[in-house]
This record gives sequence, structure tokens and C-alpha cells, in this order.
Amino acid sequence: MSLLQIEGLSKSFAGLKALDRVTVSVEEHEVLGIIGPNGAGKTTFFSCIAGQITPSAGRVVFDDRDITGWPAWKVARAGLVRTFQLMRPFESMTVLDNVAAATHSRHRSRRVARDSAAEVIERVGLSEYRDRMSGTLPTAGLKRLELARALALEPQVLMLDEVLAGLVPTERKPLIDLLATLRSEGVTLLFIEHIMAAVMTLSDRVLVLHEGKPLAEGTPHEVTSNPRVVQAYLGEESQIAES
Ligand SMILES: Nc1ncnc2c1ncn2[C@@H]1O[C@H](COP(=O)(O)OP(=O)(O)OP(=O)(O)O)[C@@H](O)[C@H]1O
Repeated sequence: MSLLQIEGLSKSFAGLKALDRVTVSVEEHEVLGIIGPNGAGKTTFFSCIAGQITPSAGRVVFDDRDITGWPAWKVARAGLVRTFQLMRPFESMTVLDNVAAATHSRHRSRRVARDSAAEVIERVGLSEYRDRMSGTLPTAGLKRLELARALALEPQVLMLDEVLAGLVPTERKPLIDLLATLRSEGVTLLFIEHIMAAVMTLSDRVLVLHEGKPLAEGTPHEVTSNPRVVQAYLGEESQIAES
């Protein structure tokens, strides 16, 4: 049995099929990249799994439990944690306090929670910003903070929504390296990404969504050489070529 099984997941918004019968499964320690043109349903897919949106149809089975329609807090507590494209840290709190707010849900002792937060902060390379107000971080720092807050919850499955968006190439490289490290540590990862270099480097498998439907699934090489995928990206070829 796969760690995460998604069966026929669908979501309509006022007649628009944002997600249309998506079926995919993810094994423990696997990295699944999710790509697709703008509006393909990628974020809706994450939101239906992680509990921000209730799916119209389909099932999400995680670790042998049917978690379909569970609220986000309960999904996160079960071990499935996502990040958001638009970061939402507590801006008037320090980086350490932001991450400690997450570790505190795992460790009752304030000291242990803060020590654990400091470790996560170091792991994502944010130690020099530890005592800075989160609202003053540059975009690259905010992205790392978003990742730190997710890691602080000690997820069994981590779901990253465009964690590289808004970064310049020199900022992307170290973050891709960090994700590669997480991968080598055996993190089970689902990530939505437009930066093809990251998709190619990090993914074991890639799911391509198009107009809410699964268009292709396979190794990074298989999907990027699939004519249907290239066709779906027409007009966005530069992104495919960016690898
Ligand atoms: N809350 C909502 N209400 C109405 N329509 C929505 C809502 N959320 C998403 N949609 C629509 O559903 C479709 C899929 O959107 P979604 O954000 O999931 O796509 P995406 O692949 O993540 O796009 P992007 O790459 O631009 O982030 C789009 O047509 C979008 O306008």
C-alpha cells in the first residue's frame, strides 16, 4: 500500500472543473514533482489533499487512513504538511519565534521547542536571521522560513508549493541543493514547481496536470519528452527549456 493514495480527486468551482479525477499514488521516500501550465489545478490539488479545500469527489488515503475532507490542522497533525505560494509568517515575530510556534505543537517544553526550532533554522540555512523580525526578511529568507515552519512540524509527507518562485537563479541554486539534501535524507516530497531544472534534478516521478486533468506521469525525462506535454506548454516553452 502506498503512503499516499489519491483516487479520482475532483473539485469544481461554480461549474469550473479546477481538478478533474486525478489519481496518483506516492510511496514513502518518493519525490513527486507536479507541473502544469498556469491554472492547471496544481494548487487546488494540494489544497484538496491538505484540507484547505473540500474536494467535490474522490478520496485521499494517507498511511492507511481515509483523510478526505479532514480540516487542515488535522491533516497536518496526521503528518502531511504543505507550504503556501504566498508566505504567511507572523511578521512581527522573530524567525526563531515563528518556527518555535510550530515546534511547540510537537514539544510541550518551551526550551525543547526553541532548541528544536533553532536546529530547523540551522538546517535551512537561516541562522544568521534567527533573531530578525520575519517581516524584514528578503524573499529568499521568507521562502526558507516557510520551509522551516513546515519542517518544524516533523512531517511524514512534505508538500511544497512553488518554493522557488520569485527567486533569482543565484538564490535558487542553494535552495535546490537544500531540497536535494532533504531528498537524500528520505523525506517524502510532493512539490509544485515551474523551474524545470529543479523538477528534473529532484523528482523521482513527475505528474503533469493540464486543465485539471492528469496529462502525463513518468520520470522527468519521460514527461518532458512527451509531445502532449510539450504541446500543453506551448507559449510557455521557455519554462520547459529552462532545464
Ligand atoms: N477559490 C476559487 N474559486 C474559484 N475558482 C478558483 C478558486 N481557486 C482556483 N480557482 C480556479 O481553478 C483553476 C485552477 O487553479 P489553481 O490555482 O489550482 O491552478 P494552478 O495550476 O495552481 O495555477 P498557477 O500555476 O497559476 O498557480 C483556475 O482556473 C482558477 O482560476
